[in-house]
Amino acid sequence: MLKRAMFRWGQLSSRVFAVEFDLRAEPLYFSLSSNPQVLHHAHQQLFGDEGKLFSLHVHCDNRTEKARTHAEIKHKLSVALSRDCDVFEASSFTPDVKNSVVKGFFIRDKSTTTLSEDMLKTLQQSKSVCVFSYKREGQYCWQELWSPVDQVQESVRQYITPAAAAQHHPSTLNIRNSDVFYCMKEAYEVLQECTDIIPESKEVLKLVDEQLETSRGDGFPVIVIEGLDATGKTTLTEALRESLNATLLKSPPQCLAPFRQRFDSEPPLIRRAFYALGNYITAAHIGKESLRAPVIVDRYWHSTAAYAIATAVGGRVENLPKPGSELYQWPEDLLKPNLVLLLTVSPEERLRRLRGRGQDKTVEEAELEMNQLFRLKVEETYKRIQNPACIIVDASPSPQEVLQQVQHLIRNEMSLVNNQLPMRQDKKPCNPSTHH
Ligand SMILES: Nc1ncnc2c1ncn2[C@@H]1O[C@H](COP(=O)(O)OP(=O)(O)O)[C@@H](O)[C@H]1O
Ligand SMILES: Nc1ccn([C@@H]2O[C@H](COP(=O)(O)OP(=O)(O)O)[C@@H](O)[C@H]2O)c(=O)n1
Repeated sequence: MLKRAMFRWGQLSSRVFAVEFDLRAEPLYFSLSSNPQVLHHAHQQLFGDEGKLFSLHVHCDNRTEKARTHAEIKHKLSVALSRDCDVFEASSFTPDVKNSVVKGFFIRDKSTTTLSEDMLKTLQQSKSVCVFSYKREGQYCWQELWSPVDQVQESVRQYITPAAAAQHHPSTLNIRNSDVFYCMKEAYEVLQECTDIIPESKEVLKLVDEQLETSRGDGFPVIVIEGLDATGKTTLTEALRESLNATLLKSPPQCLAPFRQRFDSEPPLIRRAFYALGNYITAAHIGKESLRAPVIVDRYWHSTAAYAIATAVGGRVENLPKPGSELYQWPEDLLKPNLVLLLTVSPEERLRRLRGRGQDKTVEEAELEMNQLFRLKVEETYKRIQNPACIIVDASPSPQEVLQQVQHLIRNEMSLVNNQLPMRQDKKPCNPSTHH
């Protein structure tokens, strides 16, 4: 088991490491070789500097258990290690091979204490954690299996070798079915796998089972409003409900509200599966309600995918999956809306609105506020999602002006579907299937 874990992480020369050394720059790429290699200038920063260096990763066949252990370690490292230690997210992967990523961390300990060793010793007691240390000699650096007691290791020296930048950022390789789900079955299975550790999963799955019927015939238009928090979605969707005499729905649906906090504290695999299932429940509600009236939806699959991708992809906007990637494709089995509008405001205006509202922010939203990079990635991902793509709406004018602008847009777009837009007094159904 341990040997397999070692090979997965780095004993194979075909594998490459990416260390998120500086989130605003390219990751640091290197591979391992049995021959000594002179350290590249860029790699000197990580390996050539003073301090002790370790890497660790979780190896475990059960994906939900692995995801939880990884998240637990991440939390422990961030809480317990002093400011003399740098912790970098790292991954080992085979370039451009999907699902080849093994996630881990690099720890650079510049302190004179044994804090990181003590911590690693505790972590290593778990069968599923594998730790390597890095040694320097002149201009060379090598990796070997770490042991707190200096016992003879089976591990051979693997020298650090500079590697070329990967064409696809490694964090994009494992997105499918780990961060974003493209059919209900895949998300459903994740929750099925964690019913023992998260009893709430059973209740969520039961709610999904009760809503399986998602198909809809000819109905009224379905319009989704998307955007970052505080861009004005609630304000606009309420106003549209009034003016179109529409039904207002949201994803995740109200019935999942009691479980949201629980799943928000879980690692991405489980958390994203929860939100993915929320969309299918909302889809079922849309199917029913759109037979009676136009439907406005506050957040739907664009949000689920955009937040998941932007969180999964470390660092810069350039690291996102390239435009046109299959990762931006709408799930085959999820009801499609007729129109998706993306509300955008400047970062300054958004902050002003957030402060004005004075509400508690979710951790993710607090991160958004601090993290301009993340905000840019969410917005860019929204814009790259295809079939249906979203139409961008400048939401900085007054609420009344935004409403008028959107009403105008809806009228124009919907007339492409059917000359009759069912407005307040005119509820003739249009045929959504002709739109796609
Ligand atoms: N067009 C607008 N101009 C100025 N303030 C707005 C506008 N739309 C919404 N707001 C205010 O901004 C804050 C966030 O709006 P809200 O509709 O709750 O956003 P969201 O639902 O996207 O989080 C609220 O205080 C709201 O009153
Ligand atoms: N359809 C949805 C809606 C929200 N989400 C998640 O929920 C978060 C946004 O929820 P929120 O409560 O801040 O949104 P608002 O209700 O404030 O607009 C994002 O971080 C997404 O991760 C999702 O994944 N899919």
